[in-house]
Amino acid sequence: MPTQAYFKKYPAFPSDIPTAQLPRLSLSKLLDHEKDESDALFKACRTMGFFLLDFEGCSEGEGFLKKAEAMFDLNEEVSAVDVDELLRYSYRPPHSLFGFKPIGNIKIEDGRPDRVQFYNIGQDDMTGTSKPLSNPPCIEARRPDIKAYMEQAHSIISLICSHLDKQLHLSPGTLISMQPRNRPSGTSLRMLKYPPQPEGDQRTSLLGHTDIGTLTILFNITGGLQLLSPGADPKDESSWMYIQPAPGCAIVNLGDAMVEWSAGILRSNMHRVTFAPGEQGKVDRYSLAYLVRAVGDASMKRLSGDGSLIPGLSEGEEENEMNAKQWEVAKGMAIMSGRDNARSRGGREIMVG
Ligand SMILES: O=C(O)CCC(=O)C(=O)O
Ligand SMILES: [Fe+2]
Repeated sequence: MPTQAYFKKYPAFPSDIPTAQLPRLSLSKLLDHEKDESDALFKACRTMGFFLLDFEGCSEGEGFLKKAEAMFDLNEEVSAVDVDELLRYSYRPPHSLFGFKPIGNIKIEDGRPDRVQFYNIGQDDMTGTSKPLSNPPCIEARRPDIKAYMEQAHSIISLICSHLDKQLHLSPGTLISMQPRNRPSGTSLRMLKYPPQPEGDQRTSLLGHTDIGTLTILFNITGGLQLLSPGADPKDESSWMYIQPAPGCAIVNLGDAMVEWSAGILRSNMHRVTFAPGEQGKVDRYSLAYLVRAVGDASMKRLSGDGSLIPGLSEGEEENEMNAKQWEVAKGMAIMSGRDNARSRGGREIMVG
């Protein structure tokens, strides 16, 4: 996550627990369009659907880390606001994706209440794509900084998409054209807070899930985020591996929309948040997720044809005729009613020739 200075504010991640080893890609090499880095990015997006993105070593990256730190400071301010006050700005999915979610209103695997609160700040709200929403004064006061963060985060998403277009043999600009920054979407900057859990009563804080959108840029300082090993059963506790946050890096992951558009070549992996390991479990945990959603009227059809590596429909497969907004609402309702059991998706082999 941000810089060493922010890591120093918290106890260290224990050195003796197993962690998921994620590929570490460099923003600077991706900006330079280095072929090996681009190939490594594609591999990570097909196998784990998760990678670390290292922002150190170039001015764009260092600038983004500074902006991320300002967003962490804002997260602390938002979390300090009285819950009764935050409840005036309630998050009501699947129709309204912006605002505050208090602790305990979503169930975890075993039916008990979750242990996370968050506030979703809408991109359209900050950039003027929609009418301004009302937010707590500490957010209102920082509109220019939040907008600047979103603009740079979106340009990083655009860079990742340009590599994926090339790797999938899509025309340049295809993937980002379905998630532009200046047309209405459910894209948000989510500020999450997880209070320490009582000893002897620890549980999953945020239920295992895949992200519904396209791509997520996630900053963590303390541990707690876990990935399900590819192919494993979510009920098998030993298949969940901690990710160790790394200074200077964000965790990037793909959501289900990328799997849909690529007919399963790209991968969205199950993840969850549990209590932070060791001494880190005794302090508040903050994280920051830029969750990109497709523009509401984007088609969810697979991007096959015109020489792309994405296969057309085979027997028994059906075209997704919904637009992104309809698809997200249908998915959200299926998840909430238990009709869509969360599972990792994608990772289909590429057939050449
Ligand atoms: O807090 C985290 O580290 C992860 C949050 C997450 O997965 C999400 O908001 O979708
Ligand atoms: Fe997530």
